[in-house]
Amino acid sequence: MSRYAHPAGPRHADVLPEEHPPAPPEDLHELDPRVWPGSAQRVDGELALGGVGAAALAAEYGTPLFVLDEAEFRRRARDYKEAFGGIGADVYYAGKALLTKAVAKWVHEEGLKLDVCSGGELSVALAAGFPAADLGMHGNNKSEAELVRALEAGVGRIVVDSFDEIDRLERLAAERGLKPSVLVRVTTGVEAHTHEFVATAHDDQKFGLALSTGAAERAVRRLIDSPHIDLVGLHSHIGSQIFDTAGFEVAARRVAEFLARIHTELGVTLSELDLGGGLGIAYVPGDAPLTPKAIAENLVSIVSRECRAGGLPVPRIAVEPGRAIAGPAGVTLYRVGTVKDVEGIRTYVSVDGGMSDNIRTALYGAEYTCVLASRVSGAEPMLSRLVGKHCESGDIIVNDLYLPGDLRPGDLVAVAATGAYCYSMASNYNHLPRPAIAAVRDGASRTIVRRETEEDLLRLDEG
Ligand SMILES: Cc1ncc(COP(=O)(O)O)c(C=O)c1O
Ligand SMILES: N[C@@H](CCCC[NH3+])C(=O)O
Repeated sequence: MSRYAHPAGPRHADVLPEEHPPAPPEDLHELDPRVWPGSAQRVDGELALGGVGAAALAAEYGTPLFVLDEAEFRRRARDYKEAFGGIGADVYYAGKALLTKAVAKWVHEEGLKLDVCSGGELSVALAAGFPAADLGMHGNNKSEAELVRALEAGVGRIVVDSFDEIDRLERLAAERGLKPSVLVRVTTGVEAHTHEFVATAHDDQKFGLALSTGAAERAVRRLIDSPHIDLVGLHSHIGSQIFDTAGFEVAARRVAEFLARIHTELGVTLSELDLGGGLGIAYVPGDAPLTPKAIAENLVSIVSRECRAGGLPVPRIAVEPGRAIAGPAGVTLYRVGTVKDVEGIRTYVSVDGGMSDNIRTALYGAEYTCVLASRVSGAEPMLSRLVGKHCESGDIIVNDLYLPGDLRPGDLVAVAATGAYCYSMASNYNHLPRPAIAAVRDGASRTIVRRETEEDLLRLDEG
């Protein structure tokens, strides 16, 4: 299962837990629909995405290449919009998962709002023409410049995360004669069942203001009294890549109870409740993600029940899915460079990217599914590890997998479900230029982000 395979904390490739190798799949070339985008298919043996063959994509754009299935992205956005919009809730796509101008346009066209969490993400959204009123702005340390940009652009919601930020925002709003709409990010003390690095609602971490210590209540009181800030609601996000509803339910109950308490004790009715993102996706066939519909019904019934019990109107709910929309729409194509058999152990297959385009395996012990993309082969399965070209032994993309035994340099391999938190967390480690992103749809492809060049890398170097 691809919840996170390894405990938190630094680890070295040599001490990766040596599990028994999983049994090889019956069909090494299968494209499991739980993991691959809807358009993925084999055409004469070759992987095609959005109707475009892997070899043609690699020839046109080079490798490594992020291929984004536009129809899959839009379908997922629409599924959220239908599930939550149908019950009067707002859906903010979390741009941190993947944000480009094209992506922002798709999000807007599908009727979603957009969550940004830095000045850079805000710039991309505004450059794409995204209506500022439909933006939500996050961040545990928004700079003065970022807050000014958000205020001047007219960002619809700012989610405040600290008392320092409240002071800063109040001053900046007062100076400009503005009154921004604000939500308070509340930490509910929920221990989400996910990797420690991506759980965000337990008390001992940097995000939000804790319910348990009274900090959240102090922030609410402070904001209610502010003439320059319009407190409209609360925000809670428990973490990411979550499969069970229990954590969402407890968090929803706790924030709804808090809303009710604010209503009775402070006489203020807050009208919005944002329950964040975090829904997991299938990275490997055994994963069983929740559907947007199931989670929507659950959350709304909990919030409605708590609010009715507290005698207050049900607030407008919002959610912020990122991974669940972008993740399964992306596939990374790599070119195999070397195939090295470490006798008696496994075969190391090195490709032309690695931890600079997918840090998630090294960072969280994330699991991925990978297939030979350029052809099919009748060769016996070979226990492999898909690794990158970085100067780092932990530069692993897929830890344990079976590939055909005749895999050779020049073959293309494809890694599924890389649409979220791969390009957006990419780096230039070892001065590797970041890959292009090509969008595919109905048999055609186009560049939505071009490949970096070495000139791009040198442009910032003043010598
Ligand atoms: C505040 C907030 N909202 C939304 C998200 C999106 O999460 P996910 O991509 O897991 O849906 C995150 C990331 O974890 C987040 O921190
Ligand atoms: N970047 C993480 C998730 C954290 C999301 C932001 N709070 C991942 O790849 O799973």
